[in-house]
Amino acid sequence: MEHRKLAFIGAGNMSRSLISGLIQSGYPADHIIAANPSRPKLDALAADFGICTTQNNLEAIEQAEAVVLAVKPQMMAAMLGEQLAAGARFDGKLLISIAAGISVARLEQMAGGHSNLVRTMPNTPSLLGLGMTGLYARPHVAQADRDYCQHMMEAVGQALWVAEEDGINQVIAAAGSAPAYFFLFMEAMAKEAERNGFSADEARLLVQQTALGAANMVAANPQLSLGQLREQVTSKGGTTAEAIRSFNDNGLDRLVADAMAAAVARARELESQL
Ligand SMILES: NC(=O)c1ccc[n+]([C@@H]2O[C@H](COP(=O)([O-])OP(=O)(O)OC[C@H]3O[C@@H](n4cnc5c(N)ncnc54)[C@H](OP(=O)(O)O)[C@@H]3O)[C@@H](O)[C@H]2O)c1
Ligand code: PRO
Repeated sequence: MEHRKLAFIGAGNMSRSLISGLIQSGYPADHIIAANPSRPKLDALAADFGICTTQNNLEAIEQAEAVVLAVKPQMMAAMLGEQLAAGARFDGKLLISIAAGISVARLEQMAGGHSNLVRTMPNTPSLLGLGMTGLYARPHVAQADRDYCQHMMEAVGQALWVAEEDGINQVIAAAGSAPAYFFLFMEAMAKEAERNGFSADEARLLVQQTALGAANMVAANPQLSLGQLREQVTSKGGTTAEAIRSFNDNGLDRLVADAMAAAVARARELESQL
Protein backbone atom coordinates (compact mmCIF):
# COMPACT_ATOMS: atom_id res chain seq x y z
CA MET A 1 0.00 0.00 0.00
CA GLU A 2 0.92 3.65 -0.33
CA HIS A 3 2.87 4.79 2.75
CA ARG A 4 1.70 8.33 3.44
CA LYS A 5 2.92 10.23 6.47
CA LEU A 6 0.22 9.23 8.94
CA ALA A 7 -0.72 10.95 12.21
CA PHE A 8 -2.92 9.54 14.95
CA ILE A 9 -4.54 12.21 17.12
CA GLY A 10 -5.33 10.34 20.33
CA ALA A 11 -3.20 7.36 21.30
CA GLY A 12 -5.75 5.19 23.09
CA ASN A 13 -6.96 1.63 22.62
CA MET A 14 -8.12 1.90 19.02
CA SER A 15 -5.06 3.82 17.82
CA ARG A 16 -2.82 1.24 19.45
CA SER A 17 -4.74 -1.55 17.70
CA LEU A 18 -4.41 0.12 14.29
CA ILE A 19 -0.76 1.08 14.76
CA SER A 20 0.15 -2.45 15.87
CA GLY A 21 -1.59 -3.96 12.84
CA LEU A 22 -0.02 -1.44 10.46
CA ILE A 23 3.49 -2.04 11.76
CA GLN A 24 2.99 -5.82 11.52
CA SER A 25 1.89 -5.32 7.90
CA GLY A 26 5.13 -3.49 7.08
CA TYR A 27 4.05 0.18 7.32
CA PRO A 28 7.28 2.11 8.03
CA ALA A 29 7.42 3.18 11.70
CA ASP A 30 9.05 6.49 10.76
CA HIS A 31 5.93 7.36 8.70
CA ILE A 32 3.65 7.12 11.74
CA ILE A 33 3.35 9.75 14.46
CA ALA A 34 0.95 9.58 17.42
CA ALA A 35 -0.14 12.56 19.50
CA ASN A 36 -1.64 12.35 22.98
CA PRO A 37 -1.85 14.76 25.92
CA SER A 38 -0.12 12.45 28.41
CA ARG A 39 3.17 10.57 27.87
CA PRO A 40 2.70 6.99 29.13
CA LYS A 41 0.70 5.68 26.12
CA LEU A 42 3.07 7.48 23.74
CA ASP A 43 6.10 5.99 25.46
CA ALA A 44 4.59 2.52 25.19
CA LEU A 45 3.86 3.02 21.47
CA ALA A 46 7.38 4.29 20.83
CA ALA A 47 8.90 1.39 22.75
CA ASP A 48 6.70 -1.30 21.21
CA PHE A 49 6.53 -0.13 17.61
CA GLY A 50 9.29 2.47 17.12
CA ILE A 51 6.86 5.14 15.87
CA CYS A 52 7.31 8.88 16.44
CA THR A 53 5.30 10.50 19.22
CA THR A 54 4.43 13.96 20.45
CA GLN A 55 2.27 15.64 23.06
CA ASN A 56 1.58 18.40 20.54
CA ASN A 57 -1.30 17.61 18.16
CA LEU A 58 -0.37 20.46 15.84
CA GLU A 59 3.15 19.07 15.37
CA ALA A 60 1.68 15.72 14.32
CA ILE A 61 -0.91 17.28 12.01
CA GLU A 62 1.63 19.55 10.31
CA GLN A 63 3.89 16.72 9.21
CA ALA A 64 1.12 14.32 8.14
CA GLU A 65 -0.52 13.68 4.78
CA ALA A 66 -3.28 11.66 6.43
CA VAL A 67 -4.63 12.28 9.93
CA VAL A 68 -6.56 9.67 11.92
CA LEU A 69 -8.97 11.39 14.32
CA ALA A 70 -8.94 8.98 17.25
CA VAL A 71 -10.17 10.86 20.28
CA LYS A 72 -13.43 10.04 22.06
CA PRO A 73 -16.44 11.42 20.16
CA GLN A 74 -17.23 13.82 23.02
CA MET A 75 -13.71 15.33 22.71
CA MET A 76 -13.66 15.74 18.93
CA ALA A 77 -15.16 19.23 18.59
CA ALA A 78 -12.96 20.70 21.31
CA MET A 79 -9.83 18.98 20.01
CA LEU A 80 -10.33 20.13 16.40
CA GLY A 81 -11.37 23.62 17.55
CA GLU A 82 -8.14 23.94 19.53
CA GLN A 83 -6.04 22.82 16.56
CA LEU A 84 -7.72 25.30 14.23
CA ALA A 85 -7.26 28.07 16.80
CA ALA A 86 -3.58 27.11 17.06
CA GLY A 87 -3.21 27.51 13.30
CA ALA A 88 -3.73 23.98 11.98
CA ARG A 89 -4.34 23.78 8.23
CA PHE A 90 -5.91 20.65 6.82
CA ASP A 91 -5.63 21.67 3.14
CA GLY A 92 -4.16 18.86 1.07
CA LYS A 93 -4.59 16.37 3.91
CA LEU A 94 -6.93 13.44 4.23
CA LEU A 95 -8.83 13.24 7.52
CA ILE A 96 -9.86 9.76 8.62
CA SER A 97 -12.31 9.58 11.50
CA ILE A 98 -12.68 6.42 13.55
CA ALA A 99 -15.14 8.03 15.97
CA ALA A 100 -18.56 6.59 16.63
CA GLY A 101 -21.47 9.01 16.53
CA ILE A 102 -20.06 11.91 14.47
CA SER A 103 -21.38 12.38 10.93
CA VAL A 104 -19.11 13.53 8.12
CA ALA A 105 -21.19 16.71 7.81
CA ARG A 106 -20.56 17.47 11.48
CA LEU A 107 -16.87 16.54 11.21
CA GLU A 108 -16.54 18.90 8.27
CA GLN A 109 -17.91 21.73 10.45
CA MET A 110 -15.60 20.76 13.31
CA ALA A 111 -12.64 20.74 10.91
CA GLY A 112 -13.32 24.31 9.74
CA GLY A 113 -15.02 23.29 6.49
CA HIS A 114 -12.41 20.75 5.39
CA SER A 115 -14.29 18.13 3.43
CA ASN A 116 -11.65 15.59 2.42
CA LEU A 117 -12.91 13.12 4.99
CA VAL A 118 -13.38 9.39 5.25
CA ARG A 119 -15.43 8.02 8.12
CA THR A 120 -14.42 4.57 9.30
CA MET A 121 -15.46 2.16 12.02
CA PRO A 122 -12.69 -0.31 12.90
CA ASN A 123 -12.52 -2.74 15.81
CA THR A 124 -9.82 -3.75 18.29
CA PRO A 125 -8.80 -7.10 16.71
CA SER A 126 -6.98 -4.85 14.20
CA LEU A 127 -4.22 -5.19 16.81
CA LEU A 128 -3.61 -8.72 15.49
CA GLY A 129 -4.36 -8.01 11.83
CA LEU A 130 -7.84 -9.48 12.39
CA GLY A 131 -9.85 -6.27 12.37
CA MET A 132 -13.14 -5.57 10.63
CA THR A 133 -13.66 -2.01 9.43
CA GLY A 134 -16.56 -0.25 7.77
CA LEU A 135 -15.83 2.80 5.58
CA TYR A 136 -17.95 5.62 4.24
CA ALA A 137 -17.07 8.66 2.15
CA ARG A 138 -19.13 11.22 0.30
CA PRO A 139 -18.97 11.11 -3.51
CA HIS A 140 -16.46 13.97 -3.90
CA VAL A 141 -13.69 12.11 -2.03
CA ALA A 142 -11.02 11.08 -4.55
CA GLN A 143 -10.51 7.44 -5.45
CA ALA A 144 -6.84 7.63 -4.38
CA ASP A 145 -7.93 8.70 -0.87
CA ARG A 146 -10.60 5.98 -0.71
CA ASP A 147 -8.01 3.42 -1.84
CA TYR A 148 -5.52 4.61 0.79
CA CYS A 149 -8.09 4.18 3.59
CA GLN A 150 -9.20 0.82 2.29
CA HIS A 151 -5.63 -0.46 2.02
CA MET A 152 -4.87 0.86 5.49
CA MET A 153 -7.80 -1.04 6.97
CA GLU A 154 -7.03 -4.13 4.88
CA ALA A 155 -3.50 -4.03 6.29
CA VAL A 156 -5.07 -4.63 9.72
CA GLY A 157 -7.92 -6.93 8.69
CA GLN A 158 -10.90 -6.74 6.35
CA ALA A 159 -12.70 -3.68 5.03
CA LEU A 160 -16.24 -3.08 3.85
CA TRP A 161 -17.58 0.13 2.26
CA VAL A 162 -21.11 1.20 3.10
CA ALA A 163 -23.12 3.15 0.53
CA GLU A 164 -25.15 5.20 3.03
CA GLU A 165 -23.65 6.90 6.06
CA ASP A 166 -26.08 5.23 8.47
CA GLY A 167 -24.46 1.95 7.41
CA ILE A 168 -21.55 2.96 9.69
CA ASN A 169 -23.95 2.74 12.65
CA GLN A 170 -24.92 -0.75 11.52
CA VAL A 171 -21.21 -1.64 11.27
CA ILE A 172 -20.80 -0.43 14.87
CA ALA A 173 -23.52 -2.87 15.96
CA ALA A 174 -22.21 -5.81 13.93
CA ALA A 175 -18.43 -5.30 14.24
CA GLY A 176 -17.14 -2.16 16.03
CA SER A 177 -18.80 -2.94 19.35
CA ALA A 178 -19.13 -6.65 18.68
CA PRO A 179 -15.80 -7.99 20.03
CA ALA A 180 -17.21 -7.00 23.43
CA TYR A 181 -20.30 -9.18 22.86
CA PHE A 182 -18.12 -12.20 22.24
CA PHE A 183 -15.98 -11.38 25.30
CA LEU A 184 -19.16 -11.09 27.37
CA PHE A 185 -20.39 -14.46 26.12
CA MET A 186 -16.99 -16.01 26.85
CA GLU A 187 -16.97 -14.46 30.32
CA ALA A 188 -20.37 -16.03 31.03
CA MET A 189 -19.19 -19.44 29.78
CA ALA A 190 -15.93 -19.27 31.75
CA LYS A 191 -17.83 -18.29 34.91
CA GLU A 192 -20.09 -21.32 34.55
CA ALA A 193 -17.13 -23.63 33.78
CA GLU A 194 -15.45 -22.36 36.97
CA ARG A 195 -18.64 -22.91 38.93
CA ASN A 196 -18.55 -26.48 37.62
CA GLY A 197 -15.09 -27.12 39.06
CA PHE A 198 -12.49 -25.89 36.57
CA SER A 199 -9.77 -23.50 37.69
CA ALA A 200 -9.85 -19.97 36.20
CA ASP A 201 -7.00 -20.89 33.82
CA GLU A 202 -8.68 -24.12 32.74
CA ALA A 203 -12.02 -22.36 32.21
CA ARG A 204 -10.33 -19.67 30.10
CA LEU A 205 -8.49 -22.28 28.03
CA LEU A 206 -11.69 -24.25 27.36
CA VAL A 207 -13.57 -21.14 26.26
CA GLN A 208 -10.72 -19.44 24.40
CA GLN A 209 -9.74 -22.47 22.35
CA THR A 210 -13.35 -23.25 21.51
CA ALA A 211 -14.08 -19.67 20.40
CA LEU A 212 -10.90 -19.65 18.31
CA GLY A 213 -11.79 -23.00 16.79
CA ALA A 214 -15.37 -21.96 16.03
CA ALA A 215 -14.31 -18.67 14.37
CA ASN A 216 -11.70 -20.51 12.31
CA MET A 217 -14.28 -23.12 11.27
CA VAL A 218 -16.45 -20.30 9.93
CA ALA A 219 -13.55 -18.72 8.04
CA ALA A 220 -12.29 -22.05 6.65
CA ASN A 221 -15.71 -23.21 5.40
CA PRO A 222 -17.28 -20.42 3.32
CA GLN A 223 -19.40 -23.03 1.54
CA LEU A 224 -21.19 -23.89 4.79
CA SER A 225 -23.76 -21.59 6.35
CA LEU A 226 -23.47 -20.72 10.03
CA GLY A 227 -26.54 -22.89 10.59
CA GLN A 228 -24.91 -25.86 8.85
CA LEU A 229 -21.81 -25.52 11.03
CA ARG A 230 -24.07 -25.45 14.09
CA GLU A 231 -25.91 -28.55 12.86
CA GLN A 232 -22.61 -30.43 12.47
CA VAL A 233 -22.14 -30.13 16.24
CA THR A 234 -25.73 -30.89 17.12
CA SER A 235 -26.44 -34.64 17.36
CA LYS A 236 -30.12 -35.59 17.28
CA GLY A 237 -31.27 -36.22 20.84
CA GLY A 238 -27.83 -35.18 22.14
CA THR A 239 -26.36 -32.63 24.50
CA THR A 240 -25.90 -29.67 22.11
CA ALA A 241 -29.54 -29.85 21.05
CA GLU A 242 -30.55 -29.35 24.67
CA ALA A 243 -28.21 -26.38 25.11
CA ILE A 244 -29.50 -24.78 21.88
CA ARG A 245 -33.10 -25.42 22.91
CA SER A 246 -32.39 -23.63 26.19
CA PHE A 247 -30.86 -20.63 24.34
CA ASN A 248 -33.85 -20.46 22.00
CA ASP A 249 -36.40 -20.86 24.80
CA ASN A 250 -34.71 -17.93 26.54
CA GLY A 251 -34.99 -15.76 23.39
CA LEU A 252 -31.36 -15.53 22.24
CA ASP A 253 -32.28 -14.03 18.84
CA ARG A 254 -34.36 -11.32 20.52
CA LEU A 255 -31.58 -10.56 23.03
CA VAL A 256 -29.02 -10.16 20.26
CA ALA A 257 -31.34 -8.08 18.07
CA ASP A 258 -32.17 -5.80 21.02
CA ALA A 259 -28.48 -5.36 21.89
CA MET A 260 -27.54 -4.48 18.31
CA ALA A 261 -30.49 -2.08 18.06
CA ALA A 262 -29.35 -0.44 21.32
CA ALA A 263 -25.86 0.13 19.87
CA VAL A 264 -27.33 1.68 16.70
CA ALA A 265 -29.70 3.85 18.75
CA ARG A 266 -26.81 5.15 20.85
CA ALA A 267 -24.73 5.89 17.75
CA ARG A 268 -27.64 7.86 16.24
CA GLU A 269 -28.22 9.64 19.55
CA LEU A 270 -24.55 10.71 19.65
CA GLU A 271 -24.87 11.92 16.05
CA SER A 272 -27.77 14.13 17.08
CA GLN A 273 -25.97 15.48 20.17
CA LEU A 274 -22.36 16.07 19.11
N1 LIG B 1 -12.17 1.03 21.37
C1 LIG B 1 -12.83 0.52 20.35
O1 LIG B 1 -13.12 -0.68 20.28
C2 LIG B 1 -13.23 1.42 19.19
C3 LIG B 1 -13.67 0.85 18.00
C4 LIG B 1 -14.03 1.67 16.94
C5 LIG B 1 -13.95 3.04 17.05
N2 LIG B 1 -13.54 3.58 18.23
C6 LIG B 1 -13.45 5.05 18.31
O2 LIG B 1 -12.11 5.38 18.52
C7 LIG B 1 -12.02 6.59 19.24
C8 LIG B 1 -11.07 6.39 20.39
O3 LIG B 1 -11.58 5.38 21.22
P1 LIG B 1 -10.64 4.55 22.18
O4 LIG B 1 -11.41 3.39 22.64
O5 LIG B 1 -9.30 4.38 21.57
O6 LIG B 1 -10.55 5.61 23.39
P2 LIG B 1 -9.34 5.87 24.42
O7 LIG B 1 -8.63 4.61 24.69
O8 LIG B 1 -9.92 6.65 25.54
O9 LIG B 1 -8.39 6.82 23.55
C9 LIG B 1 -8.62 8.18 23.36
C10 LIG B 1 -7.30 8.88 23.49
O10 LIG B 1 -7.46 10.25 23.16
C11 LIG B 1 -6.61 10.98 24.02
N3 LIG B 1 -7.02 12.37 24.05
C12 LIG B 1 -7.89 12.99 24.87
N4 LIG B 1 -7.97 14.29 24.55
C13 LIG B 1 -7.13 14.51 23.50
C14 LIG B 1 -6.77 15.65 22.74
N5 LIG B 1 -7.31 16.85 22.96
N6 LIG B 1 -5.86 15.48 21.78
C15 LIG B 1 -5.29 14.28 21.52
N7 LIG B 1 -5.61 13.17 22.22
C16 LIG B 1 -6.52 13.28 23.18
C17 LIG B 1 -6.73 10.29 25.35
O11 LIG B 1 -5.61 10.62 26.16
P3 LIG B 1 -5.60 10.45 27.75
O12 LIG B 1 -6.15 9.12 28.08
O13 LIG B 1 -4.18 10.62 28.07
O14 LIG B 1 -6.49 11.56 28.24
C18 LIG B 1 -6.73 8.83 24.92
O15 LIG B 1 -5.43 8.30 24.88
C19 LIG B 1 -13.43 6.94 19.68
O16 LIG B 1 -13.90 8.01 18.91
C20 LIG B 1 -14.22 5.69 19.46
O17 LIG B 1 -15.57 5.95 19.08
C21 LIG B 1 -13.16 2.82 19.30
N1 PRO C 1 -16.13 1.18 20.98
C1 PRO C 1 -16.76 2.48 20.80
C2 PRO C 1 -17.92 2.64 21.76
O1 PRO C 1 -18.15 1.78 22.58
C3 PRO C 1 -17.20 2.51 19.38
C4 PRO C 1 -17.31 1.10 18.94
C5 PRO C 1 -16.51 0.29 19.91
O2 PRO C 1 -18.63 3.64 21.65
